[in-house]
Amino acid sequence: MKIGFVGCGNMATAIIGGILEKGILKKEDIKASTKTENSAKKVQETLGIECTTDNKKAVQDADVIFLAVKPQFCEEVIQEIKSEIKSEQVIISIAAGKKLEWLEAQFGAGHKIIRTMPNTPALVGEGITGVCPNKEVTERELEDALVLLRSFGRADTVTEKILDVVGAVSGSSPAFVFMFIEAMADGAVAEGMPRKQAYEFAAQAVYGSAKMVLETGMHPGELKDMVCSPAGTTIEGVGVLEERGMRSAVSESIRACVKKTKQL
Ligand SMILES: NC(=O)C1=CN([C@@H]2O[C@H](COP(=O)(O)OP(=O)(O)OC[C@H]3O[C@@H](n4cnc5c(N)ncnc54)[C@H](OP(=O)(O)O)[C@@H]3O)[C@@H](O)[C@H]2O)C=CC1
Ligand SMILES: O=C(O)[C@@H]1CCC=N1
Repeated sequence: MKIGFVGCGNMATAIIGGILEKGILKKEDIKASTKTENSAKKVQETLGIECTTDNKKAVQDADVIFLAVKPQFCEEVIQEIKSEIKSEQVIISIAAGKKLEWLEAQFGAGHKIIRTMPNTPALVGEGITGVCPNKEVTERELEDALVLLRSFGRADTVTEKILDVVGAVSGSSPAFVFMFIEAMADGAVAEGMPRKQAYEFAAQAVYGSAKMVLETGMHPGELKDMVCSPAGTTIEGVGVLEERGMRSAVSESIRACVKKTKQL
């Protein structure tokens, strides 16, 4: 399989890094394009793949094409490449908010398009991707796409409406989790822990907690209660988080992401 990436910024770099790390494709099987020479050079240096500023070159021989530019640049990029795209090529869009109907209208009728929403933990093989194909994509092609997307984490089909929610709950949320880790480490540093060690302890606690949710199937509230000893230390911290509105801040931030996605 040969893959072409149109746009190779943070998200595409994470996907390519994850695919190469898993070894399912060779560097020669992946091509990419960026807007500027500087970025193309950086991609070549960091990922060791061919990267050009010629978008057509990135898509010409590809079986699968990733549309990986920001939503506001999708239209101009599609107009540039659409004459090169053949109906047997599978187009995977990772652009937030760009609906299948819109993508179909841009590429023209008869193209196989899969709208997806990945996240940057793909870089370490721990991503999760929401997937929604159009009617031109066969079951076999969808299965092949899922195998590719699962090479850098989990992937599952969702309805197109839910894809916008995926964008928030797993696409954007790594940013919130990084803020949470940074804030916990700041607290630990304030209490005397060396910063590097604080990041390691905070990050491992988040990693292990996430694993418990995924692997035990227990309710997050029950897992929280298991940490809170009666008259203990944790319930004091829980009280502060409740007082400062952590739950509503987090859930409202997810809703703000979905709201913005609908405007893209
Ligand atoms: N970042 C994330 O966590 C996630 C992002 N996404 C989606 O991924 C897409 C990319 O986001 P992200 O990687 O964060 O953005 P970046 O800004 O990091 O990357 C954008 C890339 O697009 C390139 N580009 C811009 N204009 C053109 C053009 N005309 N032709 C070719 N390449 C072009 C840029 O090149 P140059 O550097 O030269 O300007 C850059 O390589 C977005 O649609 C976003 O919604 C989805 C899920 C998660
Ligand atoms: O911030 C963004 O727009 C992209 C989409 C999901 C995560 N990052």
